[in-house]
Amino acid sequence: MTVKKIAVLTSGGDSQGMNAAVRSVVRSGLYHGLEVYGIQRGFLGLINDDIRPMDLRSVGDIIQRGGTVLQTARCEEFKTPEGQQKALANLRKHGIDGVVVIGGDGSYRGANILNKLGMKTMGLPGTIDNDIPFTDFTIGFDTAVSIVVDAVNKLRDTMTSHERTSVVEVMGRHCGDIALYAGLASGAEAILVPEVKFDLEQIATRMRENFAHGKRHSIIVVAEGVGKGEHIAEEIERFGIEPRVTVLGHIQRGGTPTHNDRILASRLGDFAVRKLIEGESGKSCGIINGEEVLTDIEVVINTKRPFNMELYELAMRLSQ
Ligand SMILES: Nc1ncnc2c1ncn2[C@@H]1O[C@H](COP(=O)(O)OP(=O)(O)O)[C@@H](O)[C@H]1O
Ligand SMILES: O=P(O)(O)OC[C@H]1O[C@](O)(COP(=O)(O)O)[C@@H](O)[C@@H]1O
Ligand SMILES: [Mg+2]
Repeated sequence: MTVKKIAVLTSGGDSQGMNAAVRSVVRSGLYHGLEVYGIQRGFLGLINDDIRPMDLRSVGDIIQRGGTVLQTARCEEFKTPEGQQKALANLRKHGIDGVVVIGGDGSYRGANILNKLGMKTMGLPGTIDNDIPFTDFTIGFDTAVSIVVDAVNKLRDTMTSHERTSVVEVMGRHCGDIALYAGLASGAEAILVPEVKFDLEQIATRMRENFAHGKRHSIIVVAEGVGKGEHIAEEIERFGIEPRVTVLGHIQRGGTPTHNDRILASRLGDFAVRKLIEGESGKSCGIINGEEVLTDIEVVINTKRPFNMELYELAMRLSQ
């Protein structure tokens, strides 16, 4: 049986491009003759019945905005069977027969539960972390990386003037992708990620040699999954480097999405709707090598995203 009334929610940490994804789900659903609802504040809104009909105009003027007009939440109650039953009852009350969950790995676990409870559910990877496998990129990652690269450009100016080392702490929870991509794109001398072992003494020695051979700055990008930038700076000081620390924090999660994120979000939102109409459920929508790819959410949440060692080694070779 195909769906007639679908709902969309955004959950977990917000990410740039979530609005473009919501717009795509809503307008694609309406285009195909469905009724479309918006759920406010993720799974919390499902439990609290914060659900409203969406029309073409309700998603106007948002493609270029960061954040999410549907707002988001981290909702502990949805992890309990009672919370899940409340959520399901509210969906049934509105006659909703399909849900699109836009969020990260945690939200995917919630989507998996909705699917198991008999609700047709699709997952869209919306997180700056890029920690969801079976898609080349998650919605928001490209923008977050651009923000980090822009920040490192600025830091590099002042580090060069003073011949200093900068430690830049970036987000990514347990995933080093923001550090890796931003590190490569900004020419960082060291990229510390949870996926690769590192030796701070070796790094400090290389930096001292670099300075001795005429380099005028050093950039160390640290993924938060490795530890606090402040702590890395304290450790490295023991080896004769005196770095300055910058924690980029939530700056990385705001601002206008890049065209890459807007296009990814627009494609994935439309893909999710088409697949729901075809009767699919419990699937994650991704884009791999330019092609739409559907994967069981169950498989996605039980697979660790592979780390791109080739890019890491390239970054290290080029930052001599
Ligand atoms: N194991 C789980 N079972 C049910 N719901 C979950 C589970 N894990 C996470 N969620 C829901 O997804 C929300 C977002 O997860 P979180 O990990 O905070 O962010 P993200 O989806 O961005 O990774 C949680 O607050 C909770 O409501
Ligand atoms: O929003 P909070 O609670 O400050 O959490 C910060 C975390 O959220 C993120 O920005 C995004 O992670 P999620 O997509 O898993 O929510 C992480 O990079 C970071 O560790
Ligand atoms: Mg997450």
